[in-house]
Amino acid sequence: MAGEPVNVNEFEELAKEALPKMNYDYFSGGAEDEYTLKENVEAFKRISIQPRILVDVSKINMSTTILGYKTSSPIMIAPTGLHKLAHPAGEIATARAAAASDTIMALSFASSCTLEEVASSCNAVRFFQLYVYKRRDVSELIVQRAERNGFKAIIVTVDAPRFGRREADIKNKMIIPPMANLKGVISHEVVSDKGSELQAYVSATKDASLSWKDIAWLKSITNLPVLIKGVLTSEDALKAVEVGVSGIVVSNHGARQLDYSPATITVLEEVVSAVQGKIPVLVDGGVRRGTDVFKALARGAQAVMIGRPVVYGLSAKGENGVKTVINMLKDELELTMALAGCCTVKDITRQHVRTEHDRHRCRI
Ligand SMILES: Cc1cc2nc3c(=O)[nH]c(=O)nc-3n(C[C@H](O)[C@H](O)[C@H](O)COP(=O)(O)O)c2cc1C
Ligand SMILES: CC(C)CC(=O)C(=O)O
Repeated sequence: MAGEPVNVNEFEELAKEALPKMNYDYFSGGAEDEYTLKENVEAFKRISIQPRILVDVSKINMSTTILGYKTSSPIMIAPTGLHKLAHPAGEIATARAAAASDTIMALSFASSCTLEEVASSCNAVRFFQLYVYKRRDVSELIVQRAERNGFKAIIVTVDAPRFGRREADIKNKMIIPPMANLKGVISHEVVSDKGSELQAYVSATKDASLSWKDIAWLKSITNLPVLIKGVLTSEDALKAVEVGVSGIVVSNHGARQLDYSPATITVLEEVVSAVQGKIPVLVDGGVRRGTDVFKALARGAQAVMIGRPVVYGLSAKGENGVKTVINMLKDELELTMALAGCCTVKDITRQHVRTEHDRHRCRI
């Protein structure tokens, strides 16, 4: 690519140039036809922003609080696994970039650096993402380590009872890279010599029997707030409130699990209305511009999480790349707020965006 990237999409090109094909395909790929992968991004484009004029926007304040933690903007780092496939410094570089930009980071259960290494290398506010294994004792041990090491919340991912079918990984015979938190705890045996070894490993270890009643178990093994990641319907949002979780992440796992599940921005609002402000609602999937962050906030999200762009920044330029990606999104959000007439995140309302459904209603 000629010159320096000017937006986060351009980091994808740089990542593709920098990485071996197997690694790039793992990061960029989605499930099956990758319909939802495209829709996550496209659905944002179908929402327009309705600016307000003649508002004094000489000072813009993007700061907010998430679960009581102050942060510079409503943008968080989503949990993504295996950062050493992107850069040798792995999640340590990502976490340092999060700290430098005063951004909350969610660390993946499947990280390449241990949670202890990440905790000791930076003072960012960190949440920990959990997968529940058949060996519940493994998950319990890791939750305890996260709690001891200053992580502030557990985000349990519930959209992956089995691993999605990622065809690029199957073709590449994706390997099982070391998952540092599991070293000495459970072995990484190769359980298949066909297709994606990672898929075979994950399917063999994850507990597909995990269900609503197990949230009580999870709450009983930690003092940390528990958030549930992977909610896409109002029915499940209501159940999440009922079982007493502290927050919801509207997510389809970056379209890597169930293809033809809805683009997250299209279902955010039904989840927000079901929850009625009782717990915070976060959203991820396809956020590539500050305008996307603005649209998600207007439709009721408290914050967004960013997956692939962070990994692309890390692949292209290590810690600095992640910092640049976060800062680009923050700068774009700040400009969007100014041009839309919103000085603080609280000023961003439903009336600042118009969906296709709204436009249709206006016509009839
Ligand atoms: C390479 C990659 C690895 C991921 N690993 C995890 C993971 O370990 N745990 C998890 O809950 N979600 C994981 N996700 C999903 C992200 O947390 C997030 O939901 C998704 O990336 C958001 O979409 P975006 O990539 O379009 O921003 C992963 C996503 C990607 C792209
Ligand atoms: C290593 C994997 C289990 C991480 C993941 O959730 C993903 O690739 O989507």
